[in-house]
Amino acid sequence: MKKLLMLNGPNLNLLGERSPDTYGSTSLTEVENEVYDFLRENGWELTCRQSNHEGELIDILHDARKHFEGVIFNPGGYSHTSVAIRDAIEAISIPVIEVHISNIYQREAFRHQSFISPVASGHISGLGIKGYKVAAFALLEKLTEREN
Ligand SMILES: O=C1C[C@@](O)(C(=O)O)C[C@@H](O)[C@@H]1O
Repeated sequence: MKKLLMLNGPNLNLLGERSPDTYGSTSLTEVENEVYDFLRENGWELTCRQSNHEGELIDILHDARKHFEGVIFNPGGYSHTSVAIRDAIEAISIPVIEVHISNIYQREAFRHQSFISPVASGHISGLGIKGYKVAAFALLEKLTEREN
């Protein structure tokens, strides 16, 4: 079975509790289960990881190239600061779709720049937690197209 990775960065382990007006009240586990079920129905497998540590996220991304066809990635606050995560994405050959639950362009100016977007295959922002499922759908389409 083909596999995707869903990776969440700092503070996203608190999804559901943290600023619910901005990020909603659904927990990360619930979001992961929803994406898992969607992919399963389509014959794909999903592995989910979360880390609050920049270096660990980089290690996970490096390792992902050996085990997964693509990555759904919410880099959280590192989106706006991390050249190292940007370089890790550029270094791996698999497609990475960047997801933000909130619309980062409607928020503080420091969130308007993402270091990740220029190296991501796609960018989703402001669709709420549905963004993860949209990213999963887009990766399925992209990776299936590639086979045909
Ligand atoms: O942690 C997060 C979550 C976020 O990536 C989002 O999903 O909307 C947006 C980031 O600016 C913020 O630091």
